Amino acid sequence: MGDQLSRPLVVENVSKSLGGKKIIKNMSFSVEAGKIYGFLGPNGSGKTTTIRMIVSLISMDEGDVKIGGHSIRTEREQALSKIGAIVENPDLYEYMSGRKNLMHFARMSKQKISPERIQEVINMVELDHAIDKKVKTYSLGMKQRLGIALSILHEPSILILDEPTNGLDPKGIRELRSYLKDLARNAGVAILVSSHLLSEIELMCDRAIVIKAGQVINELAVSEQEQGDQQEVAAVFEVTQPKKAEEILAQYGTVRKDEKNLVLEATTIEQVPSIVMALVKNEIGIYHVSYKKSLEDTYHSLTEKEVM
Ligand SMILES: Nc1ncnc2c1ncn2[C@@H]1O[C@H](COP(=O)(O)OP(=O)(O)OP(=O)(O)O)[C@@H](O)[C@H]1O
Repeated sequence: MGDQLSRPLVVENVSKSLGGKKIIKNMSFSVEAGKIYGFLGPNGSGKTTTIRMIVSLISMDEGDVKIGGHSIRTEREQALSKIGAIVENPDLYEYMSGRKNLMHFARMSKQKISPERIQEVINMVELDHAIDKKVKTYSLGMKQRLGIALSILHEPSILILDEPTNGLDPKGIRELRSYLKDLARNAGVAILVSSHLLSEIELMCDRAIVIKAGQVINELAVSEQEQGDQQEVAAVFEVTQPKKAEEILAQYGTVRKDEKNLVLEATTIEQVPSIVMALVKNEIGIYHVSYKKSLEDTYHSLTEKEVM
């Protein structure tokens, strides 16, 4: 049970074919309570299809999704009671106030939602100043906050947002992060945010699940708080004897060639001085060492191949 509470969403070996083509291939990942996850992948990599299966809008061919420990296949209602999601644009009543929209959704909900809970979500998404104004007067960012307020009314343990930053500027994205962060930290909600833009995920998330062609290819820390002293980087070495250097670097992790440089994937900055020492001891000269953030490196290596 402990694991189910700390991992409110678990995706297990999910596969799906559409139009005779396998779109999602044995996909597995899980998210931890209180953290914001980016679900990052190029256009067409399968983010929306995966999310649609998680929220039970479409069926899966194989595998399962557990929400709060409940299977979406066999305990659909219990599982869905723990999810909040905005997959398409939320249906807001433009001519009603934000509060009236919330009250309407509360009445429609299968769970009982108290007036206190309505006020609580208004405060969470920082809409108190405008909640009695008509929704048609709201900015895009405010509408989006109201959409999030609606989707968390029933106190879900996981909130899923499909491309929530569409149309938002960097300031709007940072603001979105700020209240998603409060929601994650204060209410312990796990949040999964899909995007095809690395920059958005970097601004918003603690961790990223990177997908390509319907498969998870990496899961890693994004925010500095998450990384702490162990910031994961790819270290780029320009050296005098690349062949010999490659053998030495290989003792520390996966090495890849990038033109005349050697790239050591997934190392930490703390580890680099001892690696430099090992190279020098083996009489290898070093022209230059630099770092790339692991996420940037992972994502660029896959989108470059994809796009070109
Ligand atoms: N109903 C369908 N029939 C056939 N193929 C489909 C169908 N729906 C989606 N696909 C294909 O599945 C793949 C994944 O689509 P999906 O929308 O899940 O990707 P995505 O990562 O969300 O991309 P985007 O960021 O462009 O929305 C694409 O190649 C798409 O063309």
